[in-house]
Amino acid sequence: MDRLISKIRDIPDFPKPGIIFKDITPLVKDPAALKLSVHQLMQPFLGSEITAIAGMEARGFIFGSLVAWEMGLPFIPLRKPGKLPYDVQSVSYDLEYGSAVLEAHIDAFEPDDKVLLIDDLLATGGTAKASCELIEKLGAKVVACAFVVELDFLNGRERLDAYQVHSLLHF
Ligand SMILES: O=P(O)(O)OC[C@H]1O[C@H](OP(=O)(O)OP(=O)(O)O)[C@H](O)[C@@H]1O
Ligand SMILES: Nc1ncnc2[nH]cnc12
Repeated sequence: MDRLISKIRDIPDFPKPGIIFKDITPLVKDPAALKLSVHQLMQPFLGSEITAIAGMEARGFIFGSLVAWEMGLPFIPLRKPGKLPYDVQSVSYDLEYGSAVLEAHIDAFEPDDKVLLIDDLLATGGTAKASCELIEKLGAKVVACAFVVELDFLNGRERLDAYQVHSLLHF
């Protein structure tokens, strides 16, 4: 994991004063580190009941789609508002530095889907909790959530106590 930690860059006061932004661009620029992170994200779920991978725009798309590709499972994008062309279900939520909305197509999931939610980072858990609510509103079941980075001091994990939570790096 030292190899991955060294690829996370701290940017102080972005996007607001007081926030230390964890920049994953050095990690995704390094093919070996990216491959390692994708394999570590999916490792606990190999041979499990998972039938679909969901990821949140935008950084969740990077890791989520690679995990879906590697596991041979469907990838379902949870998008920022106004981007999806068909009928949508929406959720609004707060995150570490603002508030936001996510949307998914009403037919995004199959009724018996068991979903693994993937994102780059767990901070307050607002994004992940809202994503789980969105998936459940659409009739699927969230089994677990997996993150490259978890900011332990923001206790986001507590908001996800109904799910298995897997994080590669803790700060
Ligand atoms: O646990 P939380 O406090 O909700 O914060 C975590 C979320 O914040 C970031 O996304 P952001 O909304 O900045 O969008 P981006 O991926 O488009 O940069 C990150 O990728 C997570 O999705
Ligand atoms: N500190 C942080 N760094 C990167 N992404 C984030 N999303 C929420 N908080 C964040």
